[in-house]
Amino acid sequence: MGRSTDATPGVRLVVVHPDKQVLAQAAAARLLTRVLDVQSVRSPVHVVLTGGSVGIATLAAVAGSPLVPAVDWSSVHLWWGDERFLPDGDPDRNETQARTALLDGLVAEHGLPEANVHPMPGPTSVATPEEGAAAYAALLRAHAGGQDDEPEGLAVPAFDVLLLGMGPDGHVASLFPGHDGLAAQGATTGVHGSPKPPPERVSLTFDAIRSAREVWIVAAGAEKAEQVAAALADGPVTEVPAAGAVGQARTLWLLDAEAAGGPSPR
Ligand SMILES: O=C(O)[C@H](O)[C@@H](O)[C@H](O)[C@H](O)COP(=O)(O)O
Repeated sequence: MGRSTDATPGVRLVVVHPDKQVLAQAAAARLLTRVLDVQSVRSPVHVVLTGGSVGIATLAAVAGSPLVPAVDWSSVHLWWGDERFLPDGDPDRNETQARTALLDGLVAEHGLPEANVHPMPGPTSVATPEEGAAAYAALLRAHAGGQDDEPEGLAVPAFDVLLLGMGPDGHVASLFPGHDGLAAQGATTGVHGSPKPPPERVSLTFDAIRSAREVWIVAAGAEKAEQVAAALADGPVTEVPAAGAVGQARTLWLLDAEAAGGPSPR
């Protein structure tokens, strides 16, 4: 059980777990519960996945949960917050890692339609990150239109949960400090010159991220502590992009003790 701090009541919640493994297990339990809760009132459910070690560990923990069969996966749509511009099947694609950790099993055994899995395009199907971004924006547009609280002027589905990892530099999705992508318009952007390899990527924009009902940032490790603190102090988004990742109804920071900058609460 983690320590909770209601930093901004009803808007931002910070939860600290003892270590990365417990964080991933708890994030998985929350995610399954959130999907079940949403499914009890509406359908479909839209979830945005993230790469990164905590994000993928969370998906692996979902795969190991006894609650997996409780979800009606036929009405869950899975999207990505960003993708490395690499060929289909590349082990460094966020999609490939998510499929291995969870999605292949959901499709094979739990009724998740392959058509509900929406990876960001890479060089297998498009020539440039910009083309990939445009194609993904079109796909998002095609799935928008069903919910009352969808963002005006931004043609994306109302994301029920949008998961993000955070880099030690404070980046979220592929929105890096000081980069042009921070100011990109529309739902998606092509990214060049990423400081973290590979240099080319496709990412959701801040507008798309901020349109989500709930944004959950998962982060572990002492190397994240400084930027976690800066983001929670509402530092400038140009320097701490994570500070700009805010959900419409709730922003949830799911941290391990090291990322929270303190000793384990256990
Ligand atoms: O596209 C990427 O390179 C990753 O998705 C990246 O954005 C990751 O989510 C964060 O750097 C957090 O990663 P860790 O959880 O491994 O620290």
